[in-house]
Amino acid sequence: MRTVRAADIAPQTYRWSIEARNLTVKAGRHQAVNGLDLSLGIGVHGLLGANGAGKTTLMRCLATVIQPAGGELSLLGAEVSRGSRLRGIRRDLGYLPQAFGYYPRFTVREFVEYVAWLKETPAQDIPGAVQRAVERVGLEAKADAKMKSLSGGMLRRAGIAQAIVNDPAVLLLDEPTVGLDPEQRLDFRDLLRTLGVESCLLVSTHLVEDVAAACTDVVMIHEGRTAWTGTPEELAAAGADSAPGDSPTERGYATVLGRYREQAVR
Ligand SMILES: Nc1ncnc2c1ncn2[C@@H]1O[C@H](COP(=O)(O)OP(=O)(O)OP(=O)(O)O)[C@@H](O)[C@H]1O
Repeated sequence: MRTVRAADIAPQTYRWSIEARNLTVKAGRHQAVNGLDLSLGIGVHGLLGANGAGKTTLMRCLATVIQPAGGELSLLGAEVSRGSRLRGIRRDLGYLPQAFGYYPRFTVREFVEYVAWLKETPAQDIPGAVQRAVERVGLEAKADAKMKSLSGGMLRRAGIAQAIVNDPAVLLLDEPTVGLDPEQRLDFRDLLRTLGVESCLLVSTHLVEDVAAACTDVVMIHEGRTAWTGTPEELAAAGADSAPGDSPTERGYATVLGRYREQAVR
């Protein structure tokens, strides 16, 4: 059962769970996020963009793994900047990186428990929180299997379990459906919709159909800037008949991105 924390019943003093203004973030020496504006509240937000658009770099910055190089960023009303105290924010964040590390000899349960401990979940709540997270990703039968014995899709599900174990107010999932079989992807979309009722979810994906099925809105980025925002329905409606793609949403993606690129070179 979920524990009610002080933060849950405190009055919310911020408008957006994630708010960025003119945000810049470096990946190595490269300015991968380049003056980006973003205002995200409760809901499931799909983050789309071509390879190299800056999605992972943005996710890493929002997860407080790397600091902004410039601009403004607020998470749950707290400003994130050089030297800011991030411990309180991190307690309310969940993050599934594209590639995540783990001890191969840990069982799934130990791995998720470890993250719950890192997130400062009270000790007496950890077993219940872990069991719930593992069940939500459909991995209960493998809860006591070693991480090194899992298939790629199961590993991804364990990664999702660790990201949600603390019932985060902001959940960042970088390509969560990679490796999931079709049945699991459908279950995962249901999970996203459930989580998005109370939390702010940002889901980066190349699978435009996942966005159409599970997201309340879409943020498209290109070369580190916001190229388009709207609902999945608006994205589908934007598609030109001649655009490449097998579905209205895929054609919408190609059309919107193509238009933005044309404008950017003018
Ligand atoms: N360590 C690094 N050093 C230099 N450039 C980097 C580094 N990491 C990423 N980049 C560059 O930053 C840009 C954004 O990369 P990022 O991984 O954020 O994109 P992405 O949208 O997540 O791409 P993909 O869809 O391929 O995962 C790319 O041009 C990439 O080459």
